[in-house]
Amino acid sequence: LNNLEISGYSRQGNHGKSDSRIDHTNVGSRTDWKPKEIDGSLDSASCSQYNKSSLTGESLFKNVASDVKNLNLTPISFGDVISKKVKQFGDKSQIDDDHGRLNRPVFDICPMRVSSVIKLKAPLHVMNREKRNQNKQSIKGQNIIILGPGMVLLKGYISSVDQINIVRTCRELGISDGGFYQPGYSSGRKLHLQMMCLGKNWDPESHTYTELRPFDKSKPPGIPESFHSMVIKAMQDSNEFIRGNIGGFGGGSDERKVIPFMSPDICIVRFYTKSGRIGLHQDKDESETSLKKGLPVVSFSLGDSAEFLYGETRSIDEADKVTLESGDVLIFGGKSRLIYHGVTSIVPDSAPTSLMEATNMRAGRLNLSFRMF
Ligand SMILES: O=C(O)CCC(=O)C(=O)O
Ligand SMILES: [Fe+2]
Repeated sequence: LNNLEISGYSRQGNHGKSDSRIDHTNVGSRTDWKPKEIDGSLDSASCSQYNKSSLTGESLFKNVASDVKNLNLTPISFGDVISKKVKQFGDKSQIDDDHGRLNRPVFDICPMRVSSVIKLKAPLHVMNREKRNQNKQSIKGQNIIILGPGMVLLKGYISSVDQINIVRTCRELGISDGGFYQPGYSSGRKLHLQMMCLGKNWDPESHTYTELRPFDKSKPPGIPESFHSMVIKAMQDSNEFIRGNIGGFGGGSDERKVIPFMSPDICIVRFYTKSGRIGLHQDKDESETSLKKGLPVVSFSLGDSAEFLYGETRSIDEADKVTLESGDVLIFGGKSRLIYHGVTSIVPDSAPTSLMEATNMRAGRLNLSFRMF
């Protein structure tokens, strides 16, 4: 068994606080798992789906309502999704499909540009930072960091053009059937992000994968071929680097560091607004075989940067931190497959201006995490 696996969830580092987060850890008890409230407040450190403020009863619902409002849900603006009818509900829009299935508010990650808004040129320090990042990207192979056995970070791996295409594709998928929604629990609590699944649906409350999304019976769109190839290439490039590195150090063939190969059939797409976050958790809802083989999670970051924590326990204090920037690819498989990980914060205004201008993506971070069931 993987040496990172720790059973149960009242474990070290949790300091008796609530476990309210996207919890991928409790395979044995997933159906009865609910976010807990301690002293009327949710732990925003280890369990960071929710606002830091005390969330109880009415205040919780107000909070959720204001979160939804802050997300500024906008009507579908493209003519190519004409099979949907858009209804206005205050500042929300809802889609009715031709089969009259349950509506969901539409979350558009690239809302229509308002032509009357005058865009100011990005400040000098922002332009300089982007220049530095672009330079990094051009030094091929020099920006691969081995974070642990089976865990690598490919800095600036996704080209600017590919980043734009990924954002545009996610935008289209996100406003269509099976697109973005704000996940929540039956208690009424909502997670601090927007999510959609490709391939199979993953349900954050039951921790299960299904063919259809339970709340609206929509079928998740397939993983686009271009995404699939990028994932395969990222794994190949990582292993080439890992093997080269092992040889270079004369350390023999340390195959433990190599990432097992997979062909992704699931992609969880999340959009974090500036207050978005996700508590430390393990990804372990995939099949036993997949987990046993250590088939990796391959994660793409786009837009604003994220402060990403990872470690062998759920303790925030013991976790290491790395900043995931737009274009970075993080892979954790093999011995690191069950690593605890989470996002503590989104760095405001850190997205490449060129990406934002080309796509009109709203402020925030897009994350795509691929895996194989
Ligand atoms: O946004 C991230 O980088 C982490 C996402 C994640 O943990 C997941 O999709 O399971
Ligand atoms: Fe995860």
